[in-house]
Amino acid sequence: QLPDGFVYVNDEIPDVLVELKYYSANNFVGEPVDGYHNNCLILTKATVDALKKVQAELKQKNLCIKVFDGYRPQRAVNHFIRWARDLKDTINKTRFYPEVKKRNLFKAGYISSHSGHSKGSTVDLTIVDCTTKTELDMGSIFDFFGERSWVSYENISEEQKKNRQLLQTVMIKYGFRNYSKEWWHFTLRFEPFPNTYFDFPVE
Ligand SMILES: C[C@@H](N)C(=O)N[C@H](C)C(=O)O
Ligand SMILES: [Zn+2]
Repeated sequence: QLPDGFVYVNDEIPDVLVELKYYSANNFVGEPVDGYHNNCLILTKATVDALKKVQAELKQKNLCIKVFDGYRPQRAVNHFIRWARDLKDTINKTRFYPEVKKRNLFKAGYISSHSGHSKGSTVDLTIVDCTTKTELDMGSIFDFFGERSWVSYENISEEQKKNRQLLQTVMIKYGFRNYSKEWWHFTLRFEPFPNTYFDFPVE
């Protein structure tokens, strides 16, 4: 039973691909994150209504959305905070934050101690080919914390710029605002719970 206003995204848009990175160990922490008990994407209904339009437009080009994170319980954010305090654990530094000191990841804006994700209307996503499920090349992996992930980063190929631009354009068209430091991160404008950080588990 989800709080009023929240839905399971695949009940509403069955063909959205979901790979919640924090449900697995394939993330910057290197282990499953607290509060993720299932690979099921939860968002506010208002957000899903907007995403439905994004998906419909992309499907005209045989493209689909693939989501890496949506609603994120506060206990997951607390796990990130605990992980960040352990400065000796740099197991995934090379892959996810080679140029930023671990102690600066929050200060630099790559992780929040109170995240928009916990309000249920923020989503991390990319675009895939509907047939092959291959991700479009966006010029950096999801959760690469560094300038290469900035929306306006110049030193990537024309193809990568075009793919980023497609994602930015379609998301903004249907009511989202982007985040300049992470090409994959979008928040619904006029989100329904702008002041509430939820903490129910993802299950
Ligand atoms: C951790 C990363 N995926 C993310 O979501 N960063 C933003 C800034 C956040 O924590 O809200
Ligand atoms: Zn995000």
